[in-house]
Amino acid sequence: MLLTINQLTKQFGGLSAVNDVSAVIEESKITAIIGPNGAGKSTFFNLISGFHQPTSGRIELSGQDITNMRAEHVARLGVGRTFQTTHLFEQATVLDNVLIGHRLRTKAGLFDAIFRTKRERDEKKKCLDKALEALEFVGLTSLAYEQAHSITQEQQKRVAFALALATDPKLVLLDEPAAGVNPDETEGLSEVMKKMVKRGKTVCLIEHKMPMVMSLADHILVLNHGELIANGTPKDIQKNERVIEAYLGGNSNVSA
Ligand SMILES: Nc1ncnc2c1ncn2[C@@H]1O[C@H](COP(=O)(O)OP(=O)(O)OP(=O)(O)O)[C@@H](O)[C@H]1O
Repeated sequence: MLLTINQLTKQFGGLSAVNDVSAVIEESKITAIIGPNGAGKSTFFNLISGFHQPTSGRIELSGQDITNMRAEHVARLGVGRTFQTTHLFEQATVLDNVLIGHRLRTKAGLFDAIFRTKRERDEKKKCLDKALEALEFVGLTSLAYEQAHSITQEQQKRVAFALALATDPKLVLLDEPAAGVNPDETEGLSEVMKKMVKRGKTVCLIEHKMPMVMSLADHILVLNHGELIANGTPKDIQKNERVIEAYLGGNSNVSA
């Protein structure tokens, strides 16, 4: 297992946003996390990626305990992520946005930057190569020198993917990668996620778009009120009574 989660709980005051969740994320697979609004999906991501510390429970990445590690440390161990909204520097180019993201994750410090040490120059070159490689991977090479404000929502999602890939993660967490894009574009983004898996990555996404989830995911985890209420293949999930009930209660639709 790439990620093993054991009895994970996060309380905010009296509210259990994630409540006693145990699950695994298998290597080289696409796992989707679904559930009605407020189910605890983003909190779950924040716990895995070290942005929140759990109240109790344990998280292991390839057998290593990462439970109380900070986000930078978890990122260095191979977990990349995107957020529900991508804030780009609008007046900068697409390439510069990716470069800035890469630079924030690399080692050269202020001393190196001021004195332009060899390490700084080497890292700069490495960052440029990595950024161009990431842009090519997500299909944005032709837009590298466009201003970020001029690209579409779908292209912004691709930039977010490129940023998440910056640290060469083993596990990529994508928070609503297809929110706000049309069905054709959703298809294109699904292709990029499949390509990530082909290149040896493990993908875990939170998504509300059921047709996309059902056709893309190998495995689905369903959260409701912080609890894991179902866990299985898309087929299992679509006929699961508790899932149908949770979605009907929220006026959402779980069928593809
Ligand atoms: N930092 C926080 N402080 C207090 N309560 C929080 C915090 N973050 C989340 N919550 C609460 O925890 C619960 C789960 O929220 P979370 O954002 O994880 O759900 P979600 O499934 O991602 O929802 P959505 O699909 O709407 O994004 C909600 O009731 C939310 O109000």
